[in-house]
Amino acid sequence: MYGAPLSAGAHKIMLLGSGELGKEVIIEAQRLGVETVAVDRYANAPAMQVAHRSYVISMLDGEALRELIEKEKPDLIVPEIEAIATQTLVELESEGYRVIPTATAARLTMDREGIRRLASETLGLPTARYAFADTLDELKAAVAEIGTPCVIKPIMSSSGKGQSVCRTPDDIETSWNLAMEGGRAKKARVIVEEFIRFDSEITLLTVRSASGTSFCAPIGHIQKDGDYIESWQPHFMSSAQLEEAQEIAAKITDALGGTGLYGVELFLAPDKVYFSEVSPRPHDTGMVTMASQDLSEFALHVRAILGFPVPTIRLLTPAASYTLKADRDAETFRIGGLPEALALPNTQVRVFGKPETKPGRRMAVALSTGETVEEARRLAKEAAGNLRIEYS
Ligand SMILES: Nc1ncnc2c1ncn2[C@@H]1O[C@H](COP(=O)(O)OP(=O)(O)OP(=O)(O)O)[C@@H](O)[C@H]1O
Ligand SMILES: NCC(=O)N[C@@H]1O[C@H](COP(=O)([O-])[O-])[C@@H](O)[C@H]1O
Ligand SMILES: [Mg+2]
Repeated sequence: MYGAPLSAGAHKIMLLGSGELGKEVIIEAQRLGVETVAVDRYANAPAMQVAHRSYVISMLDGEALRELIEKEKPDLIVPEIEAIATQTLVELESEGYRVIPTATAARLTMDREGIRRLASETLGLPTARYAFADTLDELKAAVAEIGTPCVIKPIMSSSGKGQSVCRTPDDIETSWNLAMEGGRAKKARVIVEEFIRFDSEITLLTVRSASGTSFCAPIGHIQKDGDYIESWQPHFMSSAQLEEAQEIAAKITDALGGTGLYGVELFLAPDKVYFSEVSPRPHDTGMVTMASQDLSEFALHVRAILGFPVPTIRLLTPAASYTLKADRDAETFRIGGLPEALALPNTQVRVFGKPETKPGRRMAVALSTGETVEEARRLAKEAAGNLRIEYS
């Protein structure tokens, strides 16, 4: 039982990270009468525009984070990005605060090393071969060990930032420099991964709730430069492959524990299913569920973290999402083409409301349904193609 938002008895969540995914989480939380506080490193972030209150702080600054949490005393702390002072969350959890899904899950998934070692070394899940490096010389040795082509990523980054494919030893220095520029933390550590020649890749949304563990239908997606462009649901898989994928997702989410929705990223190769990484929160490729399912990934996350049951998840129709990205830095711009995009059948658009554009920054997404996945993909792509950013 919750009191009214903004009253003394309100149930309060604090979102750490306030992008497009958090905006939908806040909307779903408000639908259940929850008070919402949004936090990010810049003002007017998407989720801040719909939350009851917001704060701008560096979430990598443990002291600032603690001060804010002690001031607001949220019932639930809900990480929305990786780049957070997770050690502070671990301490706050031991003092009685609740972190979603758990502070340890946030800490392990914050850096690629924590989650990769858990998946591969502790749980024995199949992953690409990997090595870590702290300096250019160590990177040269790591690439020699893994072989080329390989993928080099800062251990703390997301949406492909600082990631590159190293095709020959001549690329190593360029990859190192890209990783140093693109990483979110000050740590100069990178992971080198064997390049997996997969047939397709999926996100398996996995919900841990009062009803136990449930899976959404697999979401297929296409990534460019390490960031997602297009996703669709359902993705066709053989029943043996789906079983393997669900087994991996159950193992990793059981190990991470807590309640909430996880996005388990998997590569589907002819011989096996590889674990790639996992988000302990809604996933960008899962935005398609706003069109495809009765309960979107955001509604599922909110239900689960509030301790409510998730008895069923229904896939209502094939659907697809296609992103609109900016190509330059700008503070004044307009997003146009909505009349054309929305003239298409079975199509919706989400404009995130980010205050600035940056090269590659995701600004909006088109969502379409269809009789088939192919039809939905065609419509979503056409709708996103109609959207445009006019810079001035
Ligand atoms: N070892 C690999 N072999 C082949 N492709 C890879 C490999 N690692 C990553 N990729 C490709 O790059 C994409 C992004 O990689 P990854 O998910 O590790 O980055 P990310 O920055 O965490 O992205 P996000 O935060 O959007 O999930 C993958 O979805 C896949 O398409
Ligand atoms: N792949 C992770 C992902 O999609 N995260 C989403 O992007 C936002 C950051 O966007 P920005 O970099 O444009 O500020 C995050 O806040 C989250 O909503
Ligand atoms: Mg990923």
